[in-house]
Amino acid sequence: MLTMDDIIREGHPTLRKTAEPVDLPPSQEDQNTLNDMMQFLVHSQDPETAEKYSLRPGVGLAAPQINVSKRMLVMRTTDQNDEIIEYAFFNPKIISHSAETTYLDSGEGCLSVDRNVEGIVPRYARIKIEAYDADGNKVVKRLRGFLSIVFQHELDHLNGIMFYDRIEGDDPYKKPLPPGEIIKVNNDDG
Ligand SMILES: COc1ccccc1NC(=O)N[C@H](C(=O)N(CC(=O)NO)CC1CCCC1)C(C)(C)C
Ligand SMILES: [Zn+2]
Repeated sequence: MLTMDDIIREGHPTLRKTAEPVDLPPSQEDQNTLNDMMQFLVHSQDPETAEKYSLRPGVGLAAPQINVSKRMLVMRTTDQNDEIIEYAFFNPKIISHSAETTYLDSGEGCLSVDRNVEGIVPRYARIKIEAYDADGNKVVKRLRGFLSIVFQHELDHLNGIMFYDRIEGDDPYKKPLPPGEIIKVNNDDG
């Protein structure tokens, strides 16, 4: 089973690489990896197992975080009806998104980051995604809310992006402008 020891931490070069697409239909090895990743989330959400192995309560994991530079990610969380939602995807991508952005008031953390980083992490409020499920079947879904944020956080890991890369350095708590706001651009020739 995967434990925190299998999760690489910031500073490890794999976290800054762009992960390679997975050949489809997926190999048995890639299917096993995706399953191991989902089981990590299941274990991390079970109080006894999480305590026994000191697992942080995970809602998402991307393959580069276990030093597998492949375009695979898993998510496990509850939706607005408190139903458990599990997504295990190969080659996920955002095919369209809202202009509107959203963010977690409490900011974000990461299984690969052992420190608190303050600040707003702007994310698209609603996204339409395309991916291939554990059996290699194409899926198209629309995500919003926390699910949308988790997906975008995990997709960033496939592109070598950490959540704090998206925090505005000069003003970490700067709230993103709502769409349609006039943004003044100085195109002075200076
Ligand atoms: C069961 O646990 C919960 C229940 C209800 C709300 C939140 C959580 N848990 C989390 O947000 N967990 C975070 C998480 O798994 N991630 C995933 C990650 O690091 N992926 O690479 C960070 C989250 C920040 C925003 C989206 C994912 C950590 C970094 C705090 C472990
Ligand atoms: Zn992360």
